[in-house]
Amino acid sequence: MIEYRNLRVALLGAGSVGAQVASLLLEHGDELANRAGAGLELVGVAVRDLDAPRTANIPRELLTTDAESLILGADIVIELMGGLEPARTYILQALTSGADVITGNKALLATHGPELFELAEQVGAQLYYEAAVAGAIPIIRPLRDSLAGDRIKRILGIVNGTTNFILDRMDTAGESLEVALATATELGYAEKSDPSADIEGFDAAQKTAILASLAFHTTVPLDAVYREGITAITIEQVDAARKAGYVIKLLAICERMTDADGVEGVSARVYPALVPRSHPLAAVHGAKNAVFIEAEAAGDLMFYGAGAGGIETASAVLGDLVSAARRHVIGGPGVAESTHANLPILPISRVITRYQITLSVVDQPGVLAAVATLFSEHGVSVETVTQSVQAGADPARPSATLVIGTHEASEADLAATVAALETSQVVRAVTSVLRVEGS
Ligand SMILES: NC(=O)C1=CN([C@@H]2O[C@H](COP(=O)(O)OP(=O)(O)OC[C@H]3O[C@@H](n4cnc5c(N)ncnc54)[C@H](O)[C@@H]3O)[C@@H](O)[C@H]2O)C=CC1
Ligand SMILES: N[C@@H](CC=O)C(=O)O
Ligand code: NA
Repeated sequence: MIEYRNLRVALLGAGSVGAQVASLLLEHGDELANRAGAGLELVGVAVRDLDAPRTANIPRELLTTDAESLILGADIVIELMGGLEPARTYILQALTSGADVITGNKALLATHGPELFELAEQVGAQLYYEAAVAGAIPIIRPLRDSLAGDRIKRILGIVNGTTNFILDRMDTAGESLEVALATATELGYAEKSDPSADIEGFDAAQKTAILASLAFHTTVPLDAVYREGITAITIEQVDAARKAGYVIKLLAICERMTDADGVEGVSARVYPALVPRSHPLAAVHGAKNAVFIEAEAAGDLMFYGAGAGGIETASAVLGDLVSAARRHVIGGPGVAESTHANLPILPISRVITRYQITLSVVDQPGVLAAVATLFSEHGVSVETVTQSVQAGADPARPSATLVIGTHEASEADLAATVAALETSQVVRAVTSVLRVEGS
């Protein structure tokens, strides 16, 4: 048995992920010590309630409600409490005391990341956060290290398990959003305190801010991420998408792009979009996550796996723990986050993509031409038109459904086109507007 120097590890929070981290660390400690080249001694677990039930057994003598004393005596602090405060204060205290910090807290990183990374750099400590995006899937380290020599063009990610589960159930089982959300909550995918974090796209937006900052070496603040959730998606849209060869996915999109005025910048956005069934992301079912990266030299890469779950996410945390311990053994300063590129963040109105618009129109001669004119007047080029005629209740006022696919157009031009369609005499209703991504 090799004798290693012991590193003191403090764990803050013993919920779904924290309890599994404690249990795996206690069970596999010797194995991890051999990999890290240092002993990993769990010196304490800060909890709110010493007697609360947990998903894994943690020896009672390790539990404490005094997080601050625990932090002060640690070489490595693992924060798995979630929320902004006191997590932010505890991480600042840990870094100030010289400890490396590991966290899965995407809300905190997306909101206060620059402050935390700046302090880590000042004191020569390291902040690890593999669990914060796409749970168990290695994505932070590949972007930060493996792809550091490449240029990322675009990331399309399914980074929220709850919404992917819901959209998948709507598509494959015809369930309503409400029924599928209840199952996702029961299965423990949805955020316990507030499922709107999932279905309104807040969780995905936090992860998008983190991914875009890393991919484009630029600080992308959370409020610069455009966000739409899935609450307006109807079963009719899901069915129509299937018939047209698409599937609707809530996508996290990080893109380096040049807008119509030639301004080069970064777009970070979250919305439900039509993805062709032939795209690898269309095959991501249930609560699974996947991150599809288009890089200049490496080409297309896809990272797939469990984006949520206690033990799955604990795997990412323990990977960070081994990395942190190795750095303690080897020594040297922490690596700073690279934000040197300092690119402007483009607003949603500057984004250029493709769209599919569904209209209910009056079925009479000249309607198609009138609709096509509205598109061209606003600079949006039509690629495909599909028409179907409905019998309707009133034979004197027949209706038709037009599904119009566009070439690439800017959000601003598309919005102006939709506004014009909504007031047109020949259009009864604009029933669906969806972006098309991944083709
Ligand atoms: N559960 C998942 O699948 C994933 C979670 N994460 C992130 O990991 C972190 C932890 O998530 P979960 O374990 O799911 O949350 P959880 O809600 O199950 O656990 C958090 C625990 O921290 C405790 N806690 C809160 N404030 C505390 C305080 N001041 N002092 C001591 N204990 C405190 C709570 O009592 C609770 O037991 C969050 O930041 C979450 O966003 C990231 C990826 C996936
Ligand atoms: N609620 C989140 C959990 C992981 O981050 C999700 O559904 O993906
Ligand atoms: Na991850």
